[in-house]
Amino acid sequence: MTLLEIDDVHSYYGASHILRGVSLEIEEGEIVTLLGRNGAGKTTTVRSIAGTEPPEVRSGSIRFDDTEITDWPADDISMAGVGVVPEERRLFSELTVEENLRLSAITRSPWNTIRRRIRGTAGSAGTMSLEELYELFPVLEERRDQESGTLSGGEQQMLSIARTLRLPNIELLLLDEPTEGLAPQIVQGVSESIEAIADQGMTVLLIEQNVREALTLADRGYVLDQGEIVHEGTVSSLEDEDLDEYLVV
Ligand SMILES: Nc1ncnc2c1ncn2[C@@H]1O[C@H](COP(=O)(O)OP(=O)(O)OP(=O)(O)O)[C@@H](O)[C@H]1O
Repeated sequence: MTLLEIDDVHSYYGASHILRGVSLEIEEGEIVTLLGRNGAGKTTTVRSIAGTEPPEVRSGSIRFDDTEITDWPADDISMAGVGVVPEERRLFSELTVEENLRLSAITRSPWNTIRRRIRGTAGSAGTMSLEELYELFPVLEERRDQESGTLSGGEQQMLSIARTLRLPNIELLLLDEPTEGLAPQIVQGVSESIEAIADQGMTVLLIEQNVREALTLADRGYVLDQGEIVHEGTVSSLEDEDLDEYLVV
């Protein structure tokens, strides 16, 4: 079943025409990568889908789970099952790892409910429970009482992904350059976590500049350049074709 279907989307920031007819599809259970250099429009694509800091979508359609979500507010899109891990990690740096995880599952509740739940045990309505997440990210369990601002870059990225999975009913995870700025030995750990999440049935759109990271994980990929899809195909086609001018290899 097709989970996400983007058809001929044109997005604008003011007068700037950023996405110029982007179409892509993601089947349930796939890991699909969207590759492209700086400024190609990758983050704009994520924002167009998720409705976070959204550009204006002036034509085209975005369907998730057979429902038209073009121009829906971000909260509604999230409620429908789209989780975003943005490029800049958004953590409460003075709260511990576990407090960040507890908060995430309940941030959409009214304040009095949030207060009650923080005082109680866990807000446990997330896509994954704390226990499931600690199994996927053992390092987060080891550091559960540490302030998140003192975690390493890779650990913060894992926490950022884990927080998104504490939102309810996430079916599609949009990961915007999750390995950016991380040391190579740490990249591997983050990649393994993404793979483990996908193994549990999550559908993933993985935004990357670096081809090597994407190819180890993805089933299929698209290449974006100046707001247009210039190539789509299997992972091996991404390796075979001469796409160097569009990619960081
Ligand atoms: N809020 C905004 N207002 C105006 N222009 C914007 C805005 N956000 C992005 N742009 C422009 O849209 C274009 C695409 O940016 P986008 O962030 O989508 O690229 P990207 O492929 O994600 O790049 P990177 O890999 O550097 O994150 C760029 O030229 C950028 O300057």
